[in-house]
Amino acid sequence: MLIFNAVDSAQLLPFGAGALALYYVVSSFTAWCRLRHVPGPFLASFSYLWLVRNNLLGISSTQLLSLKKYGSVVRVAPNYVLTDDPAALRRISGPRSAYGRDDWWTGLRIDPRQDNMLTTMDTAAHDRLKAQTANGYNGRDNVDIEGSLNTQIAQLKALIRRCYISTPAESRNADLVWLIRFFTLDSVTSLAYGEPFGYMEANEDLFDFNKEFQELSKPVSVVLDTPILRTLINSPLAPHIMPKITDKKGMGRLIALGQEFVRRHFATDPDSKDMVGSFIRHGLSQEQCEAECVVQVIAGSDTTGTTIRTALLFVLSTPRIYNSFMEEARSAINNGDVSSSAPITYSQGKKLPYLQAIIYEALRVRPPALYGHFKSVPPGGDTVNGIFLPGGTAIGHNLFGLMMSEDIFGSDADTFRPERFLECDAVKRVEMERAVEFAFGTGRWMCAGKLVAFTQLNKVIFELLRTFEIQLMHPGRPWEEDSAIFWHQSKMMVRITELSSR
Ligand code: HEM
Repeated sequence: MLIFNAVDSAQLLPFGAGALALYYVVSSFTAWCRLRHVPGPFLASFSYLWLVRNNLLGISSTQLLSLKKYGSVVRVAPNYVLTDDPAALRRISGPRSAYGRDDWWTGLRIDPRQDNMLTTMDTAAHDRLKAQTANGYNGRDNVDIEGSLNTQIAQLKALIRRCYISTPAESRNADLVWLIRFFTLDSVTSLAYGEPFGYMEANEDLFDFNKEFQELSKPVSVVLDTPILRTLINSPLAPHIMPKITDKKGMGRLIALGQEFVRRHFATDPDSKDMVGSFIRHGLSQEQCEAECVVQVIAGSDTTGTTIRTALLFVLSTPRIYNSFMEEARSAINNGDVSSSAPITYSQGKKLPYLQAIIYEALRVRPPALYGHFKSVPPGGDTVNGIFLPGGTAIGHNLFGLMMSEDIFGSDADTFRPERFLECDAVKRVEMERAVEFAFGTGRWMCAGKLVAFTQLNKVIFELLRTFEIQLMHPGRPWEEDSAIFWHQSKMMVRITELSSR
Protein backbone atom coordinates (compact mmCIF):
# COMPACT_ATOMS: atom_id res chain seq x y z
CA MET A 1 0.00 0.00 0.00
CA LEU A 2 2.86 2.35 0.94
CA ILE A 3 4.69 1.56 -2.33
CA PHE A 4 1.45 2.19 -4.24
CA ASN A 5 1.07 5.61 -2.60
CA ALA A 6 4.67 6.51 -3.37
CA VAL A 7 4.16 5.65 -7.06
CA ASP A 8 0.94 7.65 -7.03
CA SER A 9 2.57 10.79 -5.70
CA ALA A 10 5.57 10.37 -8.00
CA GLN A 11 3.16 10.34 -10.93
CA LEU A 12 1.11 13.18 -9.50
CA LEU A 13 4.02 15.60 -9.42
CA PRO A 14 4.62 15.82 -13.19
CA PHE A 15 0.86 15.73 -13.73
CA GLY A 16 0.41 18.70 -11.36
CA ALA A 17 3.27 20.60 -12.99
CA GLY A 18 1.79 19.87 -16.42
CA ALA A 19 -1.65 21.09 -15.33
CA LEU A 20 -0.12 24.27 -13.94
CA ALA A 21 1.83 24.89 -17.15
CA LEU A 22 -1.32 24.27 -19.20
CA TYR A 23 -3.28 26.67 -16.97
CA TYR A 24 -0.55 29.32 -17.42
CA VAL A 25 -0.53 28.92 -21.22
CA VAL A 26 -4.33 29.02 -21.51
CA SER A 27 -4.76 31.97 -19.12
CA SER A 28 -1.91 33.89 -20.79
CA PHE A 29 -3.48 33.24 -24.20
CA THR A 30 -6.89 34.40 -22.97
CA ALA A 31 -5.34 37.49 -21.40
CA TRP A 32 -3.40 38.21 -24.60
CA CYS A 33 -6.55 37.88 -26.74
CA ARG A 34 -8.59 40.49 -24.87
CA LEU A 35 -6.37 43.45 -25.74
CA ARG A 36 -4.42 42.01 -28.66
CA HIS A 37 -5.28 45.04 -30.80
CA VAL A 38 -3.50 47.42 -28.38
CA PRO A 39 0.17 47.93 -29.32
CA GLY A 40 2.98 47.51 -26.81
CA PRO A 41 6.03 45.41 -25.87
CA PHE A 42 5.49 41.69 -26.67
CA LEU A 43 6.32 40.49 -23.14
CA ALA A 44 3.69 42.87 -21.72
CA SER A 45 0.96 41.43 -23.96
CA PHE A 46 0.71 38.19 -21.97
CA SER A 47 2.59 38.80 -18.73
CA TYR A 48 3.15 41.27 -15.89
CA LEU A 49 6.86 40.53 -16.13
CA TRP A 50 7.53 43.59 -18.29
CA LEU A 51 6.49 45.89 -15.41
CA VAL A 52 8.03 43.67 -12.72
CA ARG A 53 11.38 43.63 -14.52
CA ASN A 54 11.39 47.44 -14.94
CA ASN A 55 10.66 47.92 -11.25
CA LEU A 56 13.23 45.44 -9.98
CA LEU A 57 15.97 46.70 -12.28
CA GLY A 58 15.05 50.34 -11.57
CA ILE A 59 14.69 51.13 -15.28
CA SER A 60 11.08 52.37 -15.43
CA SER A 61 12.04 55.83 -16.71
CA THR A 62 13.85 54.65 -19.84
CA GLN A 63 11.25 51.96 -20.50
CA LEU A 64 8.41 54.49 -20.27
CA LEU A 65 10.15 56.64 -22.88
CA SER A 66 10.62 53.63 -25.13
CA LEU A 67 6.80 53.28 -25.34
CA LYS A 68 6.55 56.35 -27.57
CA LYS A 69 7.07 54.25 -30.70
CA TYR A 70 3.78 52.40 -30.04
CA GLY A 71 1.59 55.52 -30.00
CA SER A 72 -0.40 57.26 -27.27
CA VAL A 73 -2.26 54.22 -25.89
CA VAL A 74 0.09 51.36 -25.09
CA ARG A 75 -0.38 47.97 -23.46
CA VAL A 76 2.07 47.42 -20.59
CA ALA A 77 0.57 44.29 -18.99
CA PRO A 78 -2.23 41.83 -19.89
CA ASN A 79 -4.95 44.13 -18.51
CA TYR A 80 -3.04 47.43 -18.21
CA VAL A 81 -2.62 50.24 -20.71
CA LEU A 82 -0.87 53.57 -20.27
CA THR A 83 -1.49 56.84 -22.04
CA ASP A 84 0.55 60.04 -22.20
CA ASP A 85 -2.22 62.02 -23.88
CA PRO A 86 -3.35 64.98 -21.69
CA ALA A 87 -6.82 65.20 -23.29
CA ALA A 88 -7.54 61.50 -22.69
CA LEU A 89 -6.33 61.73 -19.08
CA ARG A 90 -8.47 64.79 -18.42
CA ARG A 91 -11.55 62.99 -19.76
CA ILE A 92 -10.87 59.80 -17.77
CA SER A 93 -10.48 61.65 -14.44
CA GLY A 94 -13.10 64.31 -15.13
CA PRO A 95 -15.80 64.97 -12.52
CA ARG A 96 -18.53 63.34 -14.63
CA SER A 97 -16.43 60.41 -15.86
CA ALA A 98 -17.85 56.91 -15.34
CA TYR A 99 -14.33 55.50 -14.80
CA GLY A 100 -13.65 54.12 -11.30
CA ARG A 101 -10.50 53.09 -9.50
CA ASP A 102 -8.83 49.91 -10.69
CA ASP A 103 -7.87 47.17 -8.21
CA TRP A 104 -4.26 48.44 -8.54
CA TRP A 105 -4.98 50.76 -5.61
CA THR A 106 -5.75 47.91 -3.22
CA GLY A 107 -1.99 47.26 -3.21
CA LEU A 108 -1.76 50.33 -0.95
CA ARG A 109 -4.00 48.84 1.78
CA ILE A 110 -1.41 49.10 4.50
CA ASP A 111 -3.91 49.06 7.34
CA PRO A 112 -6.43 46.25 6.61
CA ARG A 113 -8.88 47.58 9.25
CA GLN A 114 -9.77 50.78 7.45
CA ASP A 115 -9.59 52.12 3.89
CA ASN A 116 -7.94 55.49 3.36
CA MET A 117 -8.56 57.97 0.56
CA LEU A 118 -6.17 56.15 -1.80
CA THR A 119 -7.75 52.72 -1.28
CA THR A 120 -11.44 53.72 -1.21
CA MET A 121 -12.66 51.95 -4.33
CA ASP A 122 -16.28 53.08 -4.27
CA THR A 123 -16.35 56.39 -6.14
CA ALA A 124 -19.20 57.94 -4.16
CA ALA A 125 -17.55 57.03 -0.83
CA HIS A 126 -14.24 58.44 -2.14
CA ASP A 127 -15.88 61.72 -3.16
CA ARG A 128 -17.51 62.02 0.26
CA LEU A 129 -14.21 61.45 2.06
CA LYS A 130 -12.46 63.92 -0.22
CA ALA A 131 -15.07 66.58 0.49
CA GLN A 132 -14.81 65.98 4.25
CA THR A 133 -11.02 66.35 4.20
CA ALA A 134 -10.75 69.17 1.63
CA ASN A 135 -10.80 72.03 4.14
CA GLY A 136 -8.04 70.43 6.19
CA TYR A 137 -5.82 69.70 3.18
CA ASN A 138 -6.35 73.19 1.78
CA GLY A 139 -5.77 75.13 5.00
CA ARG A 140 -9.27 76.62 4.98
CA ASP A 141 -10.33 75.39 8.39
CA ASN A 142 -7.94 77.16 10.76
CA VAL A 143 -5.16 74.87 9.54
CA ASP A 144 -2.11 77.13 9.34
CA ILE A 145 -0.13 75.55 6.48
CA GLU A 146 2.31 78.45 6.13
CA GLY A 147 2.94 78.86 9.86
CA SER A 148 3.50 75.14 10.36
CA LEU A 149 5.91 74.95 7.40
CA ASN A 150 7.78 78.07 8.60
CA THR A 151 8.48 76.30 11.89
CA GLN A 152 9.79 73.21 10.08
CA ILE A 153 11.98 75.32 7.77
CA ALA A 154 13.44 77.01 10.86
CA GLN A 155 14.11 73.50 12.25
CA LEU A 156 15.85 72.49 9.03
CA LYS A 157 18.09 75.55 9.10
CA ALA A 158 18.83 74.91 12.79
CA LEU A 159 19.69 71.26 12.09
CA ILE A 160 22.06 72.28 9.27
CA ARG A 161 23.74 74.85 11.52
CA ARG A 162 23.97 72.40 14.43
CA CYS A 163 25.39 69.44 12.55
CA TYR A 164 26.33 70.15 8.96
CA ILE A 165 27.83 73.61 8.49
CA SER A 166 31.36 73.46 7.12
CA THR A 167 33.99 76.09 7.79
CA PRO A 168 37.53 76.41 6.40
CA ALA A 169 38.66 74.76 9.64
CA GLU A 170 36.13 71.93 9.68
CA SER A 171 34.47 70.05 6.86
CA ARG A 172 31.18 68.26 7.59
CA ASN A 173 29.49 66.57 4.69
CA ALA A 174 25.74 66.00 4.57
CA ASP A 175 23.57 63.58 2.62
CA LEU A 176 20.84 65.83 1.22
CA VAL A 177 18.61 62.82 0.55
CA TRP A 178 18.28 62.10 4.28
CA LEU A 179 18.14 65.76 5.33
CA ILE A 180 15.25 66.41 2.95
CA ARG A 181 13.46 63.21 4.03
CA PHE A 182 13.67 64.28 7.66
CA PHE A 183 12.30 67.70 6.67
CA THR A 184 9.38 66.42 4.59
CA LEU A 185 8.38 63.82 7.21
CA ASP A 186 8.39 66.39 10.00
CA SER A 187 6.54 68.90 7.79
CA VAL A 188 3.74 66.54 6.85
CA THR A 189 3.30 65.16 10.36
CA SER A 190 3.30 68.59 11.99
CA LEU A 191 0.60 69.68 9.53
CA ALA A 192 -1.39 66.54 10.23
CA TYR A 193 -1.03 66.23 14.00
CA GLY A 194 0.11 69.69 15.07
CA GLU A 195 3.49 68.25 16.08
CA PRO A 196 6.25 66.61 14.06
CA PHE A 197 7.53 63.08 14.50
CA GLY A 198 10.84 64.72 15.48
CA TYR A 199 13.25 63.53 12.79
CA MET A 200 15.08 66.86 12.55
CA GLU A 201 15.43 67.26 16.28
CA ALA A 202 16.81 63.75 16.66
CA ASN A 203 18.80 63.93 13.40
CA GLU A 204 18.46 60.20 13.05
CA ASP A 205 16.29 57.74 11.17
CA LEU A 206 13.75 57.16 13.94
CA PHE A 207 12.41 53.57 13.91
CA ASP A 208 14.49 52.87 10.76
CA PHE A 209 11.52 54.11 8.76
CA ASN A 210 13.58 55.71 5.99
CA LYS A 211 15.82 52.67 5.72
CA GLU A 212 12.75 50.45 5.32
CA PHE A 213 11.18 52.89 2.87
CA GLN A 214 14.34 52.80 0.75
CA GLU A 215 14.59 49.00 0.84
CA LEU A 216 10.91 48.38 0.15
CA SER A 217 10.20 50.93 -2.56
CA LYS A 218 10.92 48.50 -5.42
CA PRO A 219 9.14 45.47 -3.89
CA VAL A 220 6.11 47.68 -3.18
CA SER A 221 6.06 48.76 -6.84
CA VAL A 222 6.10 45.09 -7.86
CA VAL A 223 3.20 44.28 -5.53
CA LEU A 224 1.15 47.21 -6.84
CA ASP A 225 1.63 46.13 -10.46
CA THR A 226 1.02 42.39 -9.98
CA PRO A 227 -2.59 41.24 -9.39
CA ILE A 228 -1.67 37.95 -7.72
CA LEU A 229 0.57 39.68 -5.17
CA ARG A 230 -2.13 42.26 -4.46
CA THR A 231 -4.56 39.42 -3.80
CA LEU A 232 -2.07 38.07 -1.27
CA ILE A 233 -1.83 41.28 0.73
CA ASN A 234 -5.63 41.58 0.72
CA SER A 235 -6.08 37.97 1.89
CA PRO A 236 -6.27 36.50 5.42
CA LEU A 237 -2.47 36.27 5.20
CA ALA A 238 -2.25 40.08 5.32
CA PRO A 239 -1.73 40.36 9.09
CA HIS A 240 1.36 38.16 8.73
CA ILE A 241 2.99 40.06 5.88
CA MET A 242 1.91 43.68 6.33
CA PRO A 243 3.33 46.18 8.86
CA LYS A 244 1.82 45.81 12.34
CA ILE A 245 1.41 48.38 15.09
CA THR A 246 3.26 46.01 17.39
CA ASP A 247 6.38 46.25 15.18
CA LYS A 248 9.35 47.82 16.91
CA LYS A 249 10.42 49.71 13.78
CA GLY A 250 9.55 50.68 10.22
CA MET A 251 6.12 51.54 8.84
CA GLY A 252 4.32 49.55 11.58
CA ARG A 253 5.94 51.63 14.33
CA LEU A 254 5.14 54.85 12.46
CA ILE A 255 1.47 53.82 12.11
CA ALA A 256 1.37 53.11 15.86
CA LEU A 257 2.88 56.52 16.62
CA GLY A 258 0.34 58.20 14.32
CA GLN A 259 -2.46 56.34 16.09
CA GLU A 260 -1.20 57.62 19.44
CA PHE A 261 -1.25 61.21 18.14
CA VAL A 262 -4.79 60.81 16.74
CA ARG A 263 -6.04 59.14 19.94
CA ARG A 264 -4.68 62.09 21.92
CA HIS A 265 -6.61 64.49 19.66
CA PHE A 266 -9.86 62.64 20.25
CA ALA A 267 -9.25 62.43 23.99
CA THR A 268 -8.04 65.93 24.75
CA ASP A 269 -8.12 68.33 21.81
CA PRO A 270 -10.71 67.48 19.13
CA ASP A 271 -10.81 71.14 18.02
CA SER A 272 -7.11 71.58 17.27
CA LYS A 273 -5.84 73.78 14.44
CA ASP A 274 -4.25 71.00 12.42
CA MET A 275 -5.50 68.60 9.75
CA VAL A 276 -6.67 65.95 12.18
CA GLY A 277 -8.65 68.62 14.03
CA SER A 278 -10.28 69.66 10.76
CA PHE A 279 -11.02 66.03 9.80
CA ILE A 280 -12.70 65.51 13.19
CA ARG A 281 -14.78 68.68 12.75
CA HIS A 282 -15.95 67.31 9.39
CA GLY A 283 -17.11 64.02 10.78
CA LEU A 284 -14.23 61.55 10.30
CA SER A 285 -14.11 58.77 12.87
CA GLN A 286 -10.96 58.03 14.87
CA GLU A 287 -10.12 55.07 12.62
CA GLN A 288 -10.64 57.16 9.48
CA CYS A 289 -8.30 59.85 10.83
CA GLU A 290 -5.68 57.20 11.63
CA ALA A 291 -5.94 55.77 8.10
CA GLU A 292 -5.75 59.20 6.48
CA CYS A 293 -2.60 60.08 8.36
CA VAL A 294 -0.87 57.00 6.95
CA VAL A 295 -1.62 58.35 3.45
CA GLN A 296 -0.02 61.65 4.30
CA VAL A 297 3.18 59.94 5.33
CA ILE A 298 3.39 57.67 2.27
CA ALA A 299 1.96 60.10 -0.33
CA GLY A 300 3.22 63.37 1.05
CA SER A 301 6.83 62.94 2.12
CA ASP A 302 9.16 61.49 -0.51
CA THR A 303 7.03 62.87 -3.38
CA THR A 304 7.79 66.44 -2.32
CA GLY A 305 11.28 65.30 -1.31
CA THR A 306 12.03 64.13 -4.86
CA THR A 307 11.06 67.53 -6.28
CA ILE A 308 13.11 69.47 -3.70
CA ARG A 309 16.22 67.36 -4.36
CA THR A 310 15.77 67.57 -8.14
CA ALA A 311 15.40 71.36 -8.09
CA LEU A 312 18.47 71.73 -5.89
CA LEU A 313 20.57 69.37 -7.97
CA PHE A 314 19.92 71.15 -11.25
CA VAL A 315 20.17 74.67 -9.78
CA LEU A 316 23.43 73.87 -8.01
CA SER A 317 25.02 72.20 -11.00
CA THR A 318 24.15 74.85 -13.61
CA PRO A 319 25.79 78.28 -13.03
CA ARG A 320 23.37 80.04 -15.41
CA ILE A 321 20.37 78.78 -13.46
CA TYR A 322 21.91 79.46 -10.04
CA ASN A 323 22.87 83.02 -11.04
CA SER A 324 19.43 83.77 -12.51
CA PHE A 325 17.76 82.46 -9.35
CA MET A 326 20.02 84.49 -7.05
CA GLU A 327 19.54 87.64 -9.10
CA GLU A 328 15.75 87.30 -8.84
CA ALA A 329 15.93 86.48 -5.09
CA ARG A 330 18.26 89.39 -4.27
CA SER A 331 16.19 91.93 -6.16
CA ALA A 332 12.95 90.66 -4.52
CA ILE A 333 14.57 91.06 -1.09
CA ASN A 334 16.08 94.48 -1.92
CA ASN A 335 12.73 95.74 -3.26
CA GLY A 336 10.96 94.57 -0.12
CA ASP A 337 8.83 92.10 -2.11
CA VAL A 338 10.22 89.32 0.12
CA SER A 339 11.17 89.88 3.74
CA SER A 340 14.90 89.85 4.46
CA SER A 341 14.35 87.94 7.71
CA ALA A 342 10.98 86.10 7.67
CA PRO A 343 10.49 83.05 5.41
CA ILE A 344 9.06 83.74 1.97
CA THR A 345 5.27 83.30 1.76
CA TYR A 346 3.60 81.19 -0.91
CA SER A 347 1.97 84.25 -2.49
CA GLN A 348 5.34 86.07 -2.63
CA GLY A 349 6.93 82.97 -4.18
CA LYS A 350 4.23 82.77 -6.86
CA LYS A 351 5.22 86.27 -8.01
CA LEU A 352 8.84 85.22 -8.72
CA PRO A 353 8.76 83.87 -12.29
CA TYR A 354 12.17 82.20 -12.22
CA LEU A 355 11.43 80.38 -8.94
CA GLN A 356 8.14 79.14 -10.44
CA ALA A 357 9.95 78.00 -13.57
CA ILE A 358 12.48 76.04 -11.47
CA ILE A 359 9.70 74.30 -9.51
CA TYR A 360 7.71 73.39 -12.64
CA GLU A 361 10.86 72.20 -14.41
CA ALA A 362 11.81 70.01 -11.41
CA LEU A 363 8.33 68.45 -11.36
CA ARG A 364 8.63 67.90 -15.09
CA VAL A 365 12.02 66.20 -15.31
CA ARG A 366 11.32 64.03 -12.23
CA PRO A 367 7.52 63.64 -11.83
CA PRO A 368 7.61 61.97 -8.37
CA ALA A 369 5.30 59.13 -9.47
CA LEU A 370 6.35 58.08 -12.96
CA TYR A 371 3.27 56.13 -14.04
CA GLY A 372 0.25 54.22 -12.84
CA HIS A 373 -2.71 55.36 -10.70
CA PHE A 374 -4.86 53.09 -12.84
CA LYS A 375 -8.55 53.74 -13.43
CA SER A 376 -11.00 51.12 -14.64
CA VAL A 377 -12.81 51.46 -17.98
CA PRO A 378 -16.59 51.49 -17.31
CA PRO A 379 -18.76 48.48 -18.27
CA GLY A 380 -19.48 48.57 -22.00
CA GLY A 381 -15.99 49.83 -22.77
CA ASP A 382 -14.64 53.09 -24.12
CA THR A 383 -12.65 54.26 -27.12
CA VAL A 384 -9.49 56.18 -26.26
CA ASN A 385 -7.65 57.83 -29.15
CA GLY A 386 -9.26 55.46 -31.63
CA ILE A 387 -8.52 52.28 -29.63
CA PHE A 388 -11.43 50.35 -28.11
CA LEU A 389 -10.82 49.28 -24.50
CA PRO A 390 -13.28 46.69 -23.13
CA GLY A 391 -14.94 47.37 -19.74
CA GLY A 392 -12.65 46.53 -16.83
CA THR A 393 -9.42 47.39 -18.66
CA ALA A 394 -7.09 49.37 -16.40
CA ILE A 395 -5.77 52.60 -17.87
CA GLY A 396 -3.14 54.75 -16.16
CA HIS A 397 -0.89 57.65 -16.98
CA ASN A 398 2.57 57.49 -18.45
CA LEU A 399 3.63 60.65 -16.67
CA PHE A 400 7.30 60.45 -17.51
CA GLY A 401 6.44 60.02 -21.20
CA LEU A 402 4.10 63.02 -21.01
CA MET A 403 6.72 65.19 -19.28
CA MET A 404 9.31 64.38 -21.94
CA SER A 405 6.94 65.19 -24.81
CA GLU A 406 8.75 67.28 -27.44
CA ASP A 407 5.37 68.35 -28.87
CA ILE A 408 4.49 70.05 -25.60
CA PHE A 409 7.87 71.12 -24.22
CA GLY A 410 10.06 71.52 -27.30
CA SER A 411 12.94 69.63 -28.84
CA ASP A 412 15.07 70.03 -25.69
CA ALA A 413 12.43 68.36 -23.48
CA ASP A 414 15.13 66.12 -21.98
CA THR A 415 17.06 69.16 -20.63
CA PHE A 416 16.41 70.95 -17.34
CA ARG A 417 15.84 74.48 -18.66
CA PRO A 418 13.48 76.69 -16.59
CA GLU A 419 13.67 79.40 -19.26
CA ARG A 420 11.25 77.38 -21.42
CA PHE A 421 8.40 78.71 -19.22
CA LEU A 422 9.56 82.32 -19.53
CA GLU A 423 10.42 82.80 -23.18
CA CYS A 424 7.07 81.66 -24.64
CA ASP A 425 3.71 83.43 -24.85
CA ALA A 426 1.12 83.12 -22.08
CA VAL A 427 -0.95 80.51 -23.97
CA LYS A 428 2.02 78.17 -24.38
CA ARG A 429 3.13 78.70 -20.78
CA VAL A 430 -0.32 77.75 -19.49
CA GLU A 431 -0.35 74.67 -21.75
CA MET A 432 3.03 73.54 -20.38
CA GLU A 433 2.15 74.28 -16.74
CA ARG A 434 -1.12 72.38 -17.01
CA ALA A 435 0.75 69.43 -18.51
CA VAL A 436 3.29 69.48 -15.67
CA GLU A 437 0.48 69.57 -13.11
CA PHE A 438 -0.53 66.10 -14.28
CA ALA A 439 2.24 65.08 -11.84
CA PHE A 440 -0.54 65.49 -9.24
CA GLY A 441 -3.22 63.68 -11.23
CA THR A 442 -6.32 65.58 -12.25
CA GLY A 443 -10.07 65.94 -11.73
CA ARG A 444 -11.82 63.78 -9.19
CA TRP A 445 -8.65 61.98 -8.08
CA MET A 446 -6.29 64.93 -8.10
CA CYS A 447 -3.75 64.92 -5.26
CA ALA A 448 -5.36 66.28 -2.10
CA GLY A 449 -1.99 67.64 -0.94
CA LYS A 450 -1.21 69.71 -4.04
CA LEU A 451 -1.46 73.06 -2.22
CA VAL A 452 0.66 71.78 0.65
CA ALA A 453 3.24 70.51 -1.84
CA PHE A 454 3.45 73.79 -3.80
CA THR A 455 3.64 75.87 -0.59
CA GLN A 456 6.40 73.64 0.72
CA LEU A 457 8.36 73.67 -2.56
CA ASN A 458 8.25 77.47 -2.85
CA LYS A 459 9.36 78.00 0.71
CA VAL A 460 12.07 75.42 1.17
CA ILE A 461 13.81 75.85 -2.20
CA PHE A 462 13.93 79.64 -1.81
CA GLU A 463 14.97 79.55 1.85
CA LEU A 464 17.76 76.98 1.44
CA LEU A 465 19.28 78.76 -1.54
CA ARG A 466 19.11 82.24 -0.04
CA THR A 467 20.61 81.09 3.26
CA PHE A 468 23.30 78.56 2.38
CA GLU A 469 25.86 77.83 -0.27
CA ILE A 470 25.51 74.16 -1.10
CA GLN A 471 28.28 72.44 -3.02
CA LEU A 472 27.85 69.05 -4.65
CA MET A 473 30.64 66.83 -3.33
CA HIS A 474 30.78 64.54 -6.33
CA PRO A 475 29.88 66.57 -9.42
CA GLY A 476 30.75 63.61 -11.66
CA ARG A 477 28.08 61.54 -9.93
CA PRO A 478 26.08 63.89 -7.70
CA TRP A 479 23.58 61.22 -6.62
CA GLU A 480 22.59 57.62 -7.28
CA GLU A 481 19.20 57.27 -8.88
CA ASP A 482 16.96 54.70 -10.46
CA SER A 483 13.23 54.44 -11.00
CA ALA A 484 10.34 52.06 -10.32
CA ILE A 485 6.89 53.64 -9.80
CA PHE A 486 8.73 56.31 -7.81
CA TRP A 487 12.27 57.65 -8.18
CA HIS A 488 14.79 56.13 -5.90
CA GLN A 489 17.47 58.73 -5.10
CA SER A 490 20.35 58.21 -2.69
CA LYS A 491 23.83 59.44 -1.77
CA MET A 492 23.50 63.14 -2.62
CA MET A 493 26.53 64.30 -0.65
CA VAL A 494 26.96 68.05 -0.21
CA ARG A 495 29.13 70.56 1.66
CA ILE A 496 27.10 73.40 3.17
CA THR A 497 28.41 76.81 4.22
CA GLU A 498 26.64 80.00 5.31
CA LEU A 499 26.09 82.05 2.16
CA SER A 500 27.27 85.25 3.82
CA SER A 501 30.49 83.69 5.13
CA ARG A 502 31.98 82.67 1.80
C1 HEM B 1 5.25 66.91 -5.22
C2 HEM B 1 4.45 66.33 -4.34
C3 HEM B 1 3.30 65.41 -4.67
C4 HEM B 1 2.99 64.77 -5.84
C5 HEM B 1 3.72 64.84 -7.17
C6 HEM B 1 1.79 63.98 -5.60
C7 HEM B 1 1.17 63.19 -6.56
C8 HEM B 1 -0.02 62.51 -6.37
C9 HEM B 1 -0.67 61.69 -7.36
C10 HEM B 1 -0.12 61.40 -8.76
C11 HEM B 1 -1.82 61.22 -6.83
C12 HEM B 1 -2.82 60.27 -7.50
C13 HEM B 1 -3.65 60.96 -8.54
C14 HEM B 1 -4.54 60.04 -9.34
O1 HEM B 1 -5.13 59.11 -8.81
O2 HEM B 1 -4.66 60.22 -10.55
C15 HEM B 1 -1.90 61.74 -5.47
C16 HEM B 1 -2.93 61.48 -4.61
C17 HEM B 1 -2.96 61.93 -3.31
N1 HEM B 1 -1.99 62.69 -2.66
FE1 HEM B 1 -0.35 63.51 -3.49
N2 HEM B 1 1.40 64.17 -4.31
C18 HEM B 1 2.29 65.04 -3.70
C19 HEM B 1 2.25 65.50 -2.39
C20 HEM B 1 1.26 65.20 -1.49
C21 HEM B 1 1.18 65.70 -0.14
C22 HEM B 1 2.19 66.69 0.49
C23 HEM B 1 0.09 65.14 0.44
C24 HEM B 1 -0.46 65.31 1.84
C25 HEM B 1 -0.29 66.34 2.59
C26 HEM B 1 -0.56 64.30 -0.56
C27 HEM B 1 -1.72 63.58 -0.38
C28 HEM B 1 -2.40 62.89 -1.38
C29 HEM B 1 -3.69 62.26 -1.17
C30 HEM B 1 -4.51 62.24 0.12
C31 HEM B 1 -4.04 61.67 -2.40
C32 HEM B 1 -5.33 60.90 -2.73
C33 HEM B 1 -6.28 61.80 -3.52
C34 HEM B 1 -7.57 61.11 -3.93
O3 HEM B 1 -7.69 59.91 -3.76
O4 HEM B 1 -8.49 61.79 -4.41
N3 HEM B 1 0.19 64.35 -1.72
N4 HEM B 1 -0.79 62.53 -5.22
